[in-house]
Amino acid sequence: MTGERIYLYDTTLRDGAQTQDVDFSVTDKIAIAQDLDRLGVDYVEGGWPGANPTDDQFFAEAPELTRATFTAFGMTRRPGRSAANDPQLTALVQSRAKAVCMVGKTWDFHVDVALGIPRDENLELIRDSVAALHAAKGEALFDAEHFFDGYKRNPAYAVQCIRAAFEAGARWIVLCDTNGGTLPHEIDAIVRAVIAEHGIPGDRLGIHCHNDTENAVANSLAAVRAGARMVQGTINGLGERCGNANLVSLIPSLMLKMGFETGIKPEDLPRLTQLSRSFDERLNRAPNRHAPYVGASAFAHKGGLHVSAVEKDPASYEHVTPEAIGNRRQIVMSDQAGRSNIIARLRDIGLDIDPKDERLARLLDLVKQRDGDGYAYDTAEASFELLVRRELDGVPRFFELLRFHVTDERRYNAVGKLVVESEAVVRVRVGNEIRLEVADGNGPVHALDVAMRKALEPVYPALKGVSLSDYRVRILAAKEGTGAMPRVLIRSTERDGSEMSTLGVSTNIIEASMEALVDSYVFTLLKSGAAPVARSAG
Ligand SMILES: CC(=O)SCCNC(=O)CCNC(=O)[C@H](O)C(C)(C)COP(=O)(O)OP(=O)(O)OC[C@H]1O[C@@H](n2cnc3c(N)ncnc32)[C@H](O)[C@@H]1OP(=O)(O)O
Ligand SMILES: CC(=O)C(=O)O
Repeated sequence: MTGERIYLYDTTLRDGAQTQDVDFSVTDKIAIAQDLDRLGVDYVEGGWPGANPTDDQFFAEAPELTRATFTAFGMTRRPGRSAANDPQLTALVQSRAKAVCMVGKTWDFHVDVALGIPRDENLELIRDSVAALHAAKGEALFDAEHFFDGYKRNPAYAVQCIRAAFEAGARWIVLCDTNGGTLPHEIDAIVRAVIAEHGIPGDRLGIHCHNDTENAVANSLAAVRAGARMVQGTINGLGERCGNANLVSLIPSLMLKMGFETGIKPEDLPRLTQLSRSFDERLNRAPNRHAPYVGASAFAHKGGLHVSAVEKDPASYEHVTPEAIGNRRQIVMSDQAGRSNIIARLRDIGLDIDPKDERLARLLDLVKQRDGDGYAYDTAEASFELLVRRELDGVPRFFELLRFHVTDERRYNAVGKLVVESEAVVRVRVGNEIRLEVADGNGPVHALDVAMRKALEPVYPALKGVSLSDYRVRILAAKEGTGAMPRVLIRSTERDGSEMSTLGVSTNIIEASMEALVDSYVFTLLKSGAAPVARSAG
């Protein structure tokens, strides 16, 4: 464990903005910069002043960061212009950023083809631009674009380029694997050579990796092991093409495994899970449940052998504790489960059962048999709890769904506009009363949900606090085409933000949806402690 300091440089708002499908607003940028500052990253690269109106406005309204250095991005001066006379460099100087990072060419092929200027002239571009921004801002950084590809083809020229930036006063020379094609052993060898053979000290070297061979994180760690002391990356690995090194994976590896200090206090590391998920939320993306460290499945144990050992000591199947990064452990039920899974899940639910209770074996068989029928309980914890409770101690009969039907209509209205509507009719028994309700909806499931709520909410107001937040259909036997078996997973959200998932399986997608809906109503009523309306005899 080294205790040495690694500097974290976030480029989510610049390279992350180069992700296909991502378009930050100024409001997004302000909120993300503040989140990163609170976490404790050292540099927040805000974007490119002068490149687009969003970045111009963002730099004009730059948030006051308390810990991070707010940094602007740009490129070295254009050929044929002096640094003082280049509008792009002027925008960097005039921006409210405290530091400036400039990208410059270090691969001879790019100088020849992309810039089309003599190689010596490119050295002048780098030298002048870094010197000018160093003088104007106090801190200039140099992103050595394509450094690894350049070094592999023409090491002498690539090193001349970074030396020009170094001698002109760049605080950090950031070695970029721009095309993302370099592998960890090459990064290791080249970074070591830059330090040992070419005399650029590691505490002036950064690394910026792209993920085109899915090695961006491994490459960044390799560079750090070889001596680089600054790491660039983005939240959740956003970035051009396949993305950048994911800081959310890098940070815990650097701090928890390699023993480095960063600007993030160890007690703030548990913010990481929330930061990663709220970032996805902001981008309207479903968080990757399999993301290392922070994904919902990162500490979800499914295999029976795993759960058996985790119950004895979680370290048996966990490389770090979930709490260290603000995540949590989950025990999952499925056909891969053993008795240990069932016991652990029952304990989570609040049902203490003697491990020798013979009902456990029955329950396990039932779960496996239902899994074979398509009921994947590993993502539908509320339906699983209802199944268990029905088997063990019963679930109150809050209502009885007697029948339903749905009609869909597609027509052109009087002004020739296409209208698609659904109408649902439900007949439900609550106590002794039969309630018949009709409702329209923008689709059949919506119409059914509205009709069921019309029937149930007057008697069970607790249902008003829950709304449907996600609806997914998965075809279980695709080869049967439209005759295949769909599984419907419904996620519902309560007023306090907590969520529950229920599922239904049937060859009829509406029936599968209704099964999942009914489970969500029953589960809500069970959790709310609602008293079932009794049915009197006679
Ligand atoms: C590796 C990276 O990710 S670097 C960051 C890449 N990010 C972006 O490009 C996003 C923001 N970019 C933009 O908004 C625009 O490209 C701008 C405003 C910067 C420039 O736009 P334009 O002036 O229309 O130029 P355009 O983008 O077409 O081409 C880039 C020009 O810069 C030149 N150039 C490229 N890199 C450098 C450099 N390091 N130093 C100097 N000039 C450079 C190119 O040769 C090209 O010049 P040319 O027009 O004479 O052929
Ligand atoms: C600077 C940068 O984003 C790159 O070279 O990939």
